[in-house]
Amino acid sequence: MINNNLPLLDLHRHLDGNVRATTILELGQQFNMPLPATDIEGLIPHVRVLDNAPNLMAFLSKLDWGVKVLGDYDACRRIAIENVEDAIAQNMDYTELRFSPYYMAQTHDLHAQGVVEAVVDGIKSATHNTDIKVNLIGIMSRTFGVDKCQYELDSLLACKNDLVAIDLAGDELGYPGALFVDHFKQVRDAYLGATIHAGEAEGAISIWQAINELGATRIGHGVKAIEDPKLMDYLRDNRIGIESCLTSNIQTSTVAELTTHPLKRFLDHGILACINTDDPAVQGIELDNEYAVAAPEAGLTTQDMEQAQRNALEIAFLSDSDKKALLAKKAS
Ligand SMILES: O=c1[nH]cnc2c1ncn2[C@@H]1O[C@H](CO)[C@@H](O)[C@H]1O
Ligand SMILES: [Zn+2]
Repeated sequence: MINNNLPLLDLHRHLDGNVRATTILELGQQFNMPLPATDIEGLIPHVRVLDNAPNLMAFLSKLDWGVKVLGDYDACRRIAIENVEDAIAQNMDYTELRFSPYYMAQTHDLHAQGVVEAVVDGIKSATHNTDIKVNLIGIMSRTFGVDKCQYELDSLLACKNDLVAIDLAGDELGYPGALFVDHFKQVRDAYLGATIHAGEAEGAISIWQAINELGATRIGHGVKAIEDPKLMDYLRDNRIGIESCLTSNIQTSTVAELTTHPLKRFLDHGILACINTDDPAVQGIELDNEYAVAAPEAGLTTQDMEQAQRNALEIAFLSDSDKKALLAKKAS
């Protein structure tokens, strides 16, 4: 259950993993793209995880149509705007939306930097005169390899004032973090934060690497930390946040069942873990479901969920004064 006296945050939410099926259909028509179906019913199985995927990469393939239909910069702007609308519909006070500009640019040969600018513009116009605060996290999609990630990073760093952090996502097993040490040096030199998908497909060693070699202060998923007691202590003692995504972890077959998900144990250990969605449209869930259904199934009590809400605020890429303002807004 969500405590309405505390700010509601979603810190791990892929903007390009949250393209509405209706928008995919419309954009497909607009750009004369042959889609696998001409109506929503037919399209859904291609863009949503209906049965759990056998592994991460099978899950991620369901995101592809959402970016294949991005035929111009306006389409990128549109999905950014719709992402803000979706977050507002969930009554969020603050969210960090992440996106991979090369992934979005690839199909129609757009310039990655143009995509970043379109997303930034969409977020600014959609949040204007609203109650929600949104920050952006740039993603390097490791699946495309080291050089493409550098190209992607260049496009993001060109707009660094409109971003709060950089993430590394995609094929964790095929492209280990060790390949991206130089990229994250540039991220730190640009004074951007670093949150990294780690310990999802690969083990605890990948989380250690993200912290020690890439400078991550937050970890996306981090499921495998549970296998390493020293790492559990380290995460707690160094206030490294864990962005948990409960339903996602089931759908990627990272965790077999919610009842065995480690989030409850992270919280009991005093780790700054929180509740997030990941790729809502692809997953067919929203943040309210994660609090109302998934978290209780994972054994979280009402107090645990409150703690998760507080942890999200604590680890958010926000200034202390912004955090205080969010708290005050809800308390009043
Ligand atoms: O759960 C996840 N684990 C790893 N990578 C992910 C996940 N969800 C999305 N992406 C990746 O993020 C980029 C788009 O924002 C893409 O690279 C997509 O594959
Ligand atoms: Zn993710």
